[in-house]
Amino acid sequence: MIKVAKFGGSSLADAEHFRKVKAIITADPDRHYVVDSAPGKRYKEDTKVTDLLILAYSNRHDAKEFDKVFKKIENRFNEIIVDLELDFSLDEEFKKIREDFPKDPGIDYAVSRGEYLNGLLLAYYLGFDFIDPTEVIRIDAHGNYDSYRTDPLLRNALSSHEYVVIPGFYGYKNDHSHTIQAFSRGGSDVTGSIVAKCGHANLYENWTDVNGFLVTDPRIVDDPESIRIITYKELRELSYMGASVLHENSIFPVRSQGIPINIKNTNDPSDPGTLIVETTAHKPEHVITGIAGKKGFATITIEKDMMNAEIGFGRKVLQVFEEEGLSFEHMPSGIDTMTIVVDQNEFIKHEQSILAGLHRAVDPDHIELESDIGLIAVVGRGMKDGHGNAARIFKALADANINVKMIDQGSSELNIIIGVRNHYFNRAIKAIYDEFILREDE
Ligand SMILES: Nc1ncnc2c1ncn2[C@@H]1O[C@H](COP(=O)(O)OP(=O)(O)O)[C@@H](O)[C@H]1O
Ligand SMILES: N[C@@H](CC(=O)OP(=O)(O)O)C(=O)O
Repeated sequence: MIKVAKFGGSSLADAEHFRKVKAIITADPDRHYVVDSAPGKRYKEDTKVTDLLILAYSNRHDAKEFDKVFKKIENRFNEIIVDLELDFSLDEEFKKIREDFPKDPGIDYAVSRGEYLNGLLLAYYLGFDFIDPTEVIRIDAHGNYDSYRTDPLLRNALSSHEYVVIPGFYGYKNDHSHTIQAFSRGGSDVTGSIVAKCGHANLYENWTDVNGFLVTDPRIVDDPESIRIITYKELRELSYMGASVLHENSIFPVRSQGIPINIKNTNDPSDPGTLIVETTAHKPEHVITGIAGKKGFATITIEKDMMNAEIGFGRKVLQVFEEEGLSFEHMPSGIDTMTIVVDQNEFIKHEQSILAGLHRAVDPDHIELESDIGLIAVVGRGMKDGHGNAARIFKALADANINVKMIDQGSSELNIIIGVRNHYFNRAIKAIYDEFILREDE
């Protein structure tokens, strides 16, 4: 049996967590491949090493400021080394990075150093081999993993190491330039998934600081229930809509091999956490599996009498967005209205040319813009068997005096998306949680 264990930044933030990680690894000899993140926050107001690296890089030409920030980074690692009483030093590595930064090696090189340094330290502490992901992970310019180039290299490398640490979050660009390319933020989860795929793992364990995937964000609802089993599809909907515990792209590599993901808590290893699977006969504990959401959307509602009879109307509207290079999130429509939901910050950059384009393309009666919209996704494989779920959501929101701006049900009946004003966002999530989780538990 082979397990991949990815430890997030919160699980490697200080020496105390390193000890917990070692106890977890030594408790199960099946844990062959370990993927590390950079040290994360030790307390709420703390700064992640990745964010310190970004700051150091932006100050790379200001020797004094750079030195001030870089010392903080060195201290984070040195404190762990001293606390663990290790006969180990990263000084040579620090020296090289200090020399590299002023030469403009690129932001991807800069952010990758947190995972790299932590990987060296963790490999030493566990007595594991170390593989630098520049040797085995290839990433395209958009931050997507290139399976064609990565898989043979990684498979080959893993087959010659029994126990190994591989830093997450970065690799080389897939263009033979030998430059470092990182995934988007949170991308160590993606590395873990690729290692699980190429290492022919039976299980991908993703270790974090909560008891698995929770029904909703614990920063919005106090102590939400954990989800015991969730399907890849449900998880993808929730991750895409902002449930940040797992990077949205980390599902694809393991999914292609049917490898389950187990989200576990480093601070409570005996808790079963959440199992993420392709399909399951387990009946969900509740009608809904999870609630997630994101703020910062704008809606463009186009009104025109007899719109439904005008062939090609939708295509012409979408073409305007396409020509501006803007993707849309949702498109609920009525008989004489069509609403396009877009990322507000992106939309603002193109606002006037899109409005002009829409007038030219479809000659609408009226266009209405709304901004500061939050989208909330209510997701659950159990929803398609029941009825009245949308009504329950509406009633819960109405009882909490929240005005619903938009509703869109995916054709898979796996999700219902609700749009509310940003300032109602947290209250709306709480109201839906109370209705579907707390009331069902009563
Ligand atoms: N639905 C959710 N379930 C669990 N955690 C969530 C959820 N939504 C948001 N989170 C947040 O995600 C955090 C874990 O993700 P992250 O900070 O990336 O951890 P790590 O440092 O282990 O990679 C949790 O501490 C929690 O605050
Ligand atoms: N350290 C990187 C990559 C990562 O995946 O981190 P974490 O596992 O702590 O979310 C980041 O902060 O984005």
